[in-house]
Amino acid sequence: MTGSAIEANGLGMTYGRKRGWALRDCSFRLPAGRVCALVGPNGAGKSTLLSLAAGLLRPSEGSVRVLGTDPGEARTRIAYVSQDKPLYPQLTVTDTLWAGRELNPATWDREAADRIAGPLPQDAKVRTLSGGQRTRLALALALGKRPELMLLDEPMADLDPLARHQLMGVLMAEAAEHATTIVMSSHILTELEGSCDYLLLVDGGQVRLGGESDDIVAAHAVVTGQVRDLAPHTVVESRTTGRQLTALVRKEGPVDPAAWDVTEPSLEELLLAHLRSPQAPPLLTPSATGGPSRTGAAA
Ligand SMILES: Nc1ncnc2c1ncn2[C@@H]1O[C@H](COP(=O)(O)OP(=O)(O)OP(=O)(O)O)[C@@H](O)[C@H]1O
Repeated sequence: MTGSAIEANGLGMTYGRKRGWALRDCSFRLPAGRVCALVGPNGAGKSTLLSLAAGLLRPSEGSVRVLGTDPGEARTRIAYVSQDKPLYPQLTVTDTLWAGRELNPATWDREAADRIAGPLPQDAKVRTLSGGQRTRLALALALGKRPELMLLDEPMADLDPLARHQLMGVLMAEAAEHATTIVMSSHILTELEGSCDYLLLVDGGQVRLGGESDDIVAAHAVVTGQVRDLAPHTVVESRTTGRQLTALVRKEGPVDPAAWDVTEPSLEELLLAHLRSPQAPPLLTPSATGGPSRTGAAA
C-alpha cells in the first residue's frame, strides 16, 4: 500500500456547541500521489476539512494525520491556499515571491513559481490586483514551496476560462512530475472530470463517496427500461417517463442487459445524483478505507 497523504479517523469539528457539527464522524484515507477532487454543496464541510488537514483548526473529536504525522508537524511540507487567499496587500508581486523564497529557503522552486506568476504585473502592489490575479499569486507561492501536499480551496473560482485551463495544466504537470498530492475543492464538476483521479464527496459534514474516480464511476450504472424492480441494485436516483424508468444505480453484481439498457454515468452525472439523493448509502473504495470496501450497509 502507498503511504497516506491524509488519514482521518472519526474526525469531527464544531465551531461551537450551538452551531452543530460542521464535520462529523469522518473516516477516510487519501493515498499519496493522487489528485483528489473535494466536492459537495455549500456548507458541506469542505473548507473545514481542508483547514483541519492544514493544521489551522484542531479537531473537536477524532483525529487527522497528514503525510504520516500531525498536521502541525507537516506544515512545511504542505501548501494551503484558502478561499480568501491571504496575502500582504502592501507588498508587490516581486516582494511577495521574494518572501516566499525567504520563508522556504530549502525547497523554493523559482521556476515553478515564475511559471504561474509570470503574467502578473511584477511591480504592482497586491492590493491593486484583481481577484483572479491574487489567486494566481497565491498559487505561485504554493507551487514555489514545492510541497508534498497541496490543499487548494476552490482555487479556480475567480479565474477566467483561459487562466483556469492553463493553471490546471501546470498543476497536473506538477502532480505528474513530482508525485505531489493535490486536494482541490471545486463546484465546477466538469473541470474535475479530466483532471482528478480521486474523489471525496462531502455532504452534511460526512464523507459520502471516497476513492478512485474510475472505481466509483464503475460501481454505478445508468439503466433504462420498463422493468420496475431494480433489486438487488441500490437505486441512487430514478425517474419515470411514460412507461420508461431511468435510474442511476449502485451495482450489486452484473446488471441484466436483457432487461435494461445500461450505460456508464459521467462523473458529473454521478455526483449530481448523489447530491440530489442524500439518502444514498456512502461508498468508500478499499484504498479510501485502507481495508475492504465500506458501504452504508456494511458500515
Ligand atoms: N469560522 C466559522 N465559524 C462558525 N461556523 C463556521 C465557520 N466556518 C464554517 N462554519 C460552518 O461550518 C459548516 C461547514 O462550512 P464549510 O465552510 O466547511 O463548508 P464548505 O463545504 O467549504 O462550503 P462552501 O462550498 O460554501 O465553501 C457550515 O455550516 C458553516 O456555516
